[in-house]
Amino acid sequence: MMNNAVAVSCRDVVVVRGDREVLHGVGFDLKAGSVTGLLGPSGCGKTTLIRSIAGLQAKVTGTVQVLGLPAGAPKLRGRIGYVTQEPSVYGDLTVTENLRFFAAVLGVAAADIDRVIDAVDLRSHADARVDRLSGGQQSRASLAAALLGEPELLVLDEPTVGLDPVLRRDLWELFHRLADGGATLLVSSHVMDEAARCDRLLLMRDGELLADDTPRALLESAGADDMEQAFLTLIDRKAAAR
Ligand SMILES: Nc1ncnc2c1ncn2[C@@H]1O[C@H](COP(=O)(O)OP(=O)(O)OP(=O)(O)O)[C@@H](O)[C@H]1O
Repeated sequence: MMNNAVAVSCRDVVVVRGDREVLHGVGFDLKAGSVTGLLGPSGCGKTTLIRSIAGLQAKVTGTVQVLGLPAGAPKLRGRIGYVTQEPSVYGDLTVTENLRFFAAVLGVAAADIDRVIDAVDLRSHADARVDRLSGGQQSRASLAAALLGEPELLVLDEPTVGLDPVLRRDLWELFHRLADGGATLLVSSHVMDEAARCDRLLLMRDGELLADDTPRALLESAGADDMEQAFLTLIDRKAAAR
């Protein structure tokens, strides 16, 4: 359900980590009800950008507006779901116990727990301790926690790493169902073949945006058959323009 409302708006975003500038003036909008892929090689700044949107990153300058408020505004709590690369659930609790805990913290009705367990396909492991789950199951448990309360914005840092192709497909279908229901999703990945599954793509390299377009338009403008090739073409063009 893509509409014209803007869920996230970034302008001239610069971030310093340690003594290095790692984002060098990034700008883009995320339309409400869309799935945007944030793609780029390891270390290019995807996590830093996601943390800036989630309001957790220090030393951010420029503008980061989220759901009409400055990133990090207290009123955004509960309206954003953020899944980090590390599992954010407790290993010594079961999946259901974790979700009960997070539902209580968020003030979400316990009835929502069943919905999110089914959404991430963990019904058969609902009563298993998280530290006895596989890596992919643990990341799905973290995703389930982020889905509690139906947040309007979901920022997901490499949610499909370590998942088999069937689960990856199922998760992308889930992302689109959530977007059809009005949620806005920003999903990072360094796997270029996930690009085709997104409504729009942000291609990053070395702390800069190389492109902000639909997958089809990106392939066409690069004259490429696949996203890997398109990415390389864009890098070459940028280098030639310097
Ligand atoms: N805590 C930190 N202190 C200083 N520099 C950091 C810190 N964390 C990350 N960086 C640097 O910031 C840059 C961007 O890192 P970031 O984690 O945002 O990249 P990424 O694209 O998410 O990488 P990956 O795909 O490997 O997760 C990197 O050069 C990294 O070395």
